[in-house]
Amino acid sequence: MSREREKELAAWTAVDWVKDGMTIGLGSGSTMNVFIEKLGERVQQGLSVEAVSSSVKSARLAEQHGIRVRAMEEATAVELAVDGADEVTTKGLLVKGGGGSLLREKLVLEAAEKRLILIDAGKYVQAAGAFPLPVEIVPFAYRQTMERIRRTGLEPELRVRKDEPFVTDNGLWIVDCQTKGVTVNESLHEQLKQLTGVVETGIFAAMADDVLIGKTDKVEHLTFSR
Ligand SMILES: O=C(CO)[C@H](O)[C@H](O)COP(=O)(O)O
Repeated sequence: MSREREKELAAWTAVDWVKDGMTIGLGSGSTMNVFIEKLGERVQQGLSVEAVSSSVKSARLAEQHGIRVRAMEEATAVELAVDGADEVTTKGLLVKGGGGSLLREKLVLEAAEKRLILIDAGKYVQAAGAFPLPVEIVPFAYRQTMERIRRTGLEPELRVRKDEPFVTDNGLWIVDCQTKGVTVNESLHEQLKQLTGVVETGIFAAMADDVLIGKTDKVEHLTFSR
């Protein structure tokens, strides 16, 4: 079964978690695109929800599918945040940011009462590190910031699209870091956050309450305590 099909299965199952009257936090990425489209169908059928979004892209898609999107600052409560991930470890640590929306994704997940993460089976790992760790940095003095990151043992590479640095919704840049054996955990996150020029990392510790893993013939549900 393809990864796309596994993502689809997880996303379709997740839509059943959405109840009338909820404000839903929308993550970003291809899995979330499926979720948003499916949620839009439910809204067309009469489900009443509002959303806040972790990216301009997800907000646009949601609006195209008839889902009302509010500014994050206006939301008084986010009952359920749904998002994808690039890696989920057996201990519930997430690596995110493959789509470049990590900072807003973290803000939305942190604001939510319940956090549901959707992945395909290949992303469930014993330990994180195979996926290059995204780190959002300030463009100014980026070479010096990258050098500071390099001193932690990581190997950062500036994310480039169409020969230009990839620019996040926050006007910042992303470096993707080969982990080269460095353990990806909360203490690496804290170490990176102390570096001037680093705004956020793709390490999300204790931010998944529930994970739905799309598999060949079923969706596996894991629960983690914060
Ligand atoms: O963190 C993310 C974007 O910043 C995504 O959730 C992550 O990259 C997974 O994406 P996809 O569902 O396309 O595999």
